[in-house]
Amino acid sequence: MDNSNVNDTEKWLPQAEKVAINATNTTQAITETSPCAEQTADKRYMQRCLQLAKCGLLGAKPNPMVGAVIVYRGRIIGEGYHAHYGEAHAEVNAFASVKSQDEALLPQATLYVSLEPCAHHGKTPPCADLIIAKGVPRVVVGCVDPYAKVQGRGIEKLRQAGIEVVVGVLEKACLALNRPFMVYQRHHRPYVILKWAQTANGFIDLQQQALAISSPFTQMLSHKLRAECDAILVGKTTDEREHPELNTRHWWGENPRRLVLHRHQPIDQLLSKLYQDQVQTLIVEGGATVHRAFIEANCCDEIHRETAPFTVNNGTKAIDIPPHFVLSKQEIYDGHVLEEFVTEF
Ligand SMILES: NC(=O)C1=CN([C@@H]2O[C@H](COP(=O)(O)OP(=O)(O)OC[C@H]3O[C@@H](n4cnc5c(N)ncnc54)[C@H](OP(=O)(O)O)[C@@H]3O)[C@@H](O)[C@H]2O)C=CC1
Ligand SMILES: Nc1c(N[C@@H]2O[C@H](COP(=O)(O)O)[C@@H](O)[C@H]2O)[nH]c(=O)[nH]c1=O
Ligand SMILES: [Zn+2]
Repeated sequence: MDNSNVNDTEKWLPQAEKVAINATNTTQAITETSPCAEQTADKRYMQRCLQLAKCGLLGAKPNPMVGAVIVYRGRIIGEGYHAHYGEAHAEVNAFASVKSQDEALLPQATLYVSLEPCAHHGKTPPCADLIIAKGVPRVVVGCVDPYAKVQGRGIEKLRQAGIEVVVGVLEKACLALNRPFMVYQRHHRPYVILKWAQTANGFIDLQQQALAISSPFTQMLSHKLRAECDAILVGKTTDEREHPELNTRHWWGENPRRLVLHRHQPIDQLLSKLYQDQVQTLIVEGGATVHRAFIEANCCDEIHRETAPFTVNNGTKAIDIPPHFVLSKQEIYDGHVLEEFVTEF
């Protein structure tokens, strides 16, 4: 990174670290701060990794979003993120961004990365090997990679090479950043989002007939969500009554794969099949019977509920939000309340 950043960086350092850096004015500044200050610095740079990782939102999928930062004495000398599936990982891009005059600092620098460095030959060579080759003595990892070919092997490889590895800084945030990837890798099933729109008194249709509950704007948002999912599913009754298109016509991006539950099929069997088909995210738009089936199978990770500002006399009742879900987001557009609920990770 640009040397002119040094003073800016110091402006937002906590007072204790500023004192440490100014007082020592040597290459040991970071290591001579108290363990507490070092922990604060670790969190701050991990926060930066998370910011960078999010730049991969559109391109990284189905890979996780990952960010990496290289720090020498309180100065960021390299940054990178995983921008495109099949291309360079965050660590590779971070090393590539280091200026030639800063290369010599790597043997005294710390590498921060939001996900454990890979140890396998995938579409690119192992990042753990690159880190070892660059001579970085300290690596701070946000969370372990649950991918079967990694699962701690990257951390082990670095430690075997004599590198100090700290694991679990801002761990919850690092895991939450890639919830679909984590569930897909850990549980060998897609990440499941239940989604519906209901009236103010909790009905999803009008006397068992389809009802337009969303506004044009909230419908557009629901098509955006569809575009972020690999597959979309409705129950047999919904399909027969509505012949839904289940596409992304009010947004852009690819249509998800369209699925209808036509006959009673155990949810876990369906999800195993979808895992084999590399479906990482599944949106289940209803109806209530199918929503209930996913909850009962304990296969639901997120719920999106829209509540309109009007009531109807009768219809199919929406399911209740199960007690182990917590509200993670709420927005209101023209009186329509959009809520997102997630399970504890
Ligand atoms: N406002 C909204 O967001 C939405 C509203 N809707 C509305 O909801 C209504 C339909 O909801 P609902 O009556 O609950 O029906 P569903 O659409 O949930 O379909 C239920 C049927 O799916 C079949 N099915 C297949 N596999 C399974 C399984 N593993 N578990 C349970 N059922 C399975 C069953 O058919 P069988 O018994 O024959 O095996 C079951 O009766 C419609 O009027 C529709 O318009 C629907 C989606 C969203
Ligand atoms: N009526 C209703 C929803 N209904 C859901 O959307 C499906 C119709 O999709 P499409 O044919 O692509 O428009 C329908 O089968 C049901 O799953 N969704 C909502 O967000 N808001 C609404 O008001
Ligand atoms: Zn890698």
